[in-house]
Amino acid sequence: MERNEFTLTPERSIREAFLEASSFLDGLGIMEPQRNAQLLLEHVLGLTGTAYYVALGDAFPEERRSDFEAVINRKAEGVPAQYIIGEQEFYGRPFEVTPAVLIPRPETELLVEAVLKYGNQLTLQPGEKLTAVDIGTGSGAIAVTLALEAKGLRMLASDISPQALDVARRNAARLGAGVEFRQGNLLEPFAGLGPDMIVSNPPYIPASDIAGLQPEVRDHEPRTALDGGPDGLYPYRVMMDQLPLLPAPPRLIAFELGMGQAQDVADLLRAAGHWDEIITIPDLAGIDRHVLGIAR
Ligand SMILES: C[S@@+](CC[C@H](N)C(=O)[O-])C[C@H]1O[C@@H](n2cnc3c(N)ncnc32)[C@H](O)[C@@H]1O
Repeated sequence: MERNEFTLTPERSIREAFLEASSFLDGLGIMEPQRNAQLLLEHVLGLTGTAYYVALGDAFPEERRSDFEAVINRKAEGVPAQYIIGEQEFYGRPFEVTPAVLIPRPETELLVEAVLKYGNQLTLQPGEKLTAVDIGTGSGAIAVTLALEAKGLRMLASDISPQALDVARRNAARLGAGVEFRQGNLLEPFAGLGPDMIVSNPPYIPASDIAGLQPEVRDHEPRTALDGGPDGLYPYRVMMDQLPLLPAPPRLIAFELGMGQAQDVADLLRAAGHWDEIITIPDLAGIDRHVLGIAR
């Protein structure tokens, strides 16, 4: 069935434009229609924060009409607003996102916090500089944030996808973060390096669950960022198997994972036998989301 296109009624106020767009998206069953309509309206009008609310009673500018209609029609196709706008905030900083990268999620900020906290507890020899690697960096959100938050850290990051690495490189340059990027399969690009810390939010959705994901995720975010093999644990197993590529195992390893995977990932870390302490950290919804291995 043909879907109606969104067309804004002439001579509307900004508030009326918001109401028309959100009810159009709502009628199509788009999730969070009001939040999406506001985000896209702010983007098209170049308004942020209180400026948007102050402008609500103003006339909708005619010269922005076709841009607004176009973004609402893209949203109506289920495209995540972050890809339409081209940006997602992470740890208080704006990251460019394209359909080549996963949209960074708020729970991943907790992974960064955990790495900063436990990384700070690692003992350093005088003059020693810690080295960290972020495996499967996507937009570069984790690596760029760690590089900016932990002064003196040597930060490297990898991805299998050259297109994702292009986005990550642009984010590092734009935000002034010193990150060395390498392309390749999980730990392979770091053979011989010997990092003190490994952090990774790898693809962890079991392949057979992908069809049941929300369409916004399933149809628009990159499959390479989602598919973790038959049980979702494939990348963690491969990383454990690849540890002998490094001169020594890292003193801190920190993984993000999916719902119900914490026990299995903790067991994988325990079986590797390199870390005295295995810590599981829940996200804000109470789901065990991060597993860390620490060698004291
Ligand atoms: C879940 S996304 C995480 C992206 C980013 N680190 C974040 O937290 O927003 C997983 C990333 O791993 C990358 N990836 C998938 N398989 C990989 C592999 N075998 N080696 C390296 N990176 C891989 C994907 O391209 C994707 O960018």
